[in-house]
Amino acid sequence: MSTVTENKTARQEQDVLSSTQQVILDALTHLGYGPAYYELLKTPLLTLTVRIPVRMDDGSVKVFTGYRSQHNNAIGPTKGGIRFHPNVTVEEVQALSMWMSVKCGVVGLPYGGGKGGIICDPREMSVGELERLSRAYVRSISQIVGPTKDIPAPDVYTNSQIMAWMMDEYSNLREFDSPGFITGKPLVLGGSQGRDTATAKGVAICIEEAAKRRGISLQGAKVIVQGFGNAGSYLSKFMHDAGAVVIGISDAYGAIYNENGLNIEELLDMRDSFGMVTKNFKDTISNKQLLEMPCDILVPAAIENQITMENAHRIQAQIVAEAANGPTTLDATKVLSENGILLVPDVLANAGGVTVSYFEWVQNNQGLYWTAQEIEQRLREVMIKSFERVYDMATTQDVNMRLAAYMVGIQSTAEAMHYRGWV
Ligand SMILES: NC(=O)C1=CN([C@@H]2O[C@H](COP(=O)(O)OP(=O)(O)OC[C@H]3O[C@@H](n4cnc5c(N)ncnc54)[C@H](O)[C@@H]3O)[C@@H](O)[C@H]2O)C=CC1
Ligand SMILES: O=C(O)CCC(=O)C(=O)O
Repeated sequence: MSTVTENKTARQEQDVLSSTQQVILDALTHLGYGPAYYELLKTPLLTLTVRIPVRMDDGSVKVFTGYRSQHNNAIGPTKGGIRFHPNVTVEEVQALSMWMSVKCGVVGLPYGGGKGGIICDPREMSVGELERLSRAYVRSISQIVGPTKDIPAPDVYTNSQIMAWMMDEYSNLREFDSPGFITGKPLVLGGSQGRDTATAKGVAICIEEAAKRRGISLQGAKVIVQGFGNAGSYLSKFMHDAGAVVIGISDAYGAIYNENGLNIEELLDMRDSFGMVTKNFKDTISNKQLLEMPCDILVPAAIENQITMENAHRIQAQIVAEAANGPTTLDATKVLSENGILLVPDVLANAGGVTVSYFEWVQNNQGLYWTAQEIEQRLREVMIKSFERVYDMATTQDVNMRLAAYMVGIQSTAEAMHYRGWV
């Protein structure tokens, strides 16, 4: 049941991959790395496509297509989430794995980038069907993943229950308990304190830093958030708790807006496990309209290609913080920068998720677990330092924040490839 706003054209998909290649090339060129580096980094080292037969509740067998992409493992094992969505494509998963390499570099984690996806609509599947699909996917990709090879995590329309099934299936295959195979697990199975809120917490910390640079007080600042799932809903709460006024939110089916502020606590109670909330309201507006409403801080927290050349000129925010991966096209990034909008790019803004996933993996490996306060303190230190590195790079090199983040993020991978003798 995909909606008009969820439909993506093949052209847009190609653009996601080719624009990622373009910004990686620009970053390497600015840093002085030669063509051999780009040759190795322009596409993932490994992309696996799997066909997954699943017995459905009505007795029929449905064959799903899934992917796992590993961009580069010069620094260490690859890491990145698994997306369940009807519009997943191989190019999208590849681009997402490339963004993970850059993201891990921005926050200084010992990982390369990976990502997985299955073409399916979990909103139309039963719990039993979802469990069988999740377990079958792990069996299909088991040869290329593992706690020291490639470590998955949640992404769009996947959650801690799905991570638990996947961890159980992998442990059964390997015949020993393997909590470090996957992150984003329930606490009782070796999950980390704070992983559920980590992506949003990281975005909130970046917004605090960006607001300071722009002299904006969060007290009373008007915020619009597109997407009300893991990233968007917790971010709305953190903004509300910081004294900001959340005036608009949306899900895949529409948006709600009130210039005097929405009741975030009530909306959090209303949303379902897929981040759906607008079905409870009669007076909705479109996602497109929501993005163009005046506000201080705009947070796209849903899917790719939402701010494009079509609407970039009409964005009225002072800060755009990309909680989602790839919500702004490369051309639109330039328009926002030229219009004086401070863009906090995805590979920085949403890196809190993978940072706490790293903490989860470290805790699984050492068998000693940290408190929520310890996790938050560590996350805060990482995010503030990373924001400063990217902001300083943008200022000293006179480049936009996306290019600056790619320069910071790709450098460690390039260096690691050099020391390994790959280039
Ligand atoms: N969950 C995580 O830890 C991380 C998530 N992200 C990124 O954040 C974004 C959101 O992910 P999650 O919150 O985890 O997903 P989720 O599955 O929890 O929620 C997705 C939300 O987006 C909405 N949505 C889907 N299509 C939409 C559209 N066309 N317009 C408006 N809303 C739409 C859904 O209705 C739902 O509210 C994705 O780009 C994801 O890659 C990035 C880093 C980590
Ligand atoms: O938590 C992780 O390992 C990865 C999260 C993710 O997929 C992302 O940052 O896009």
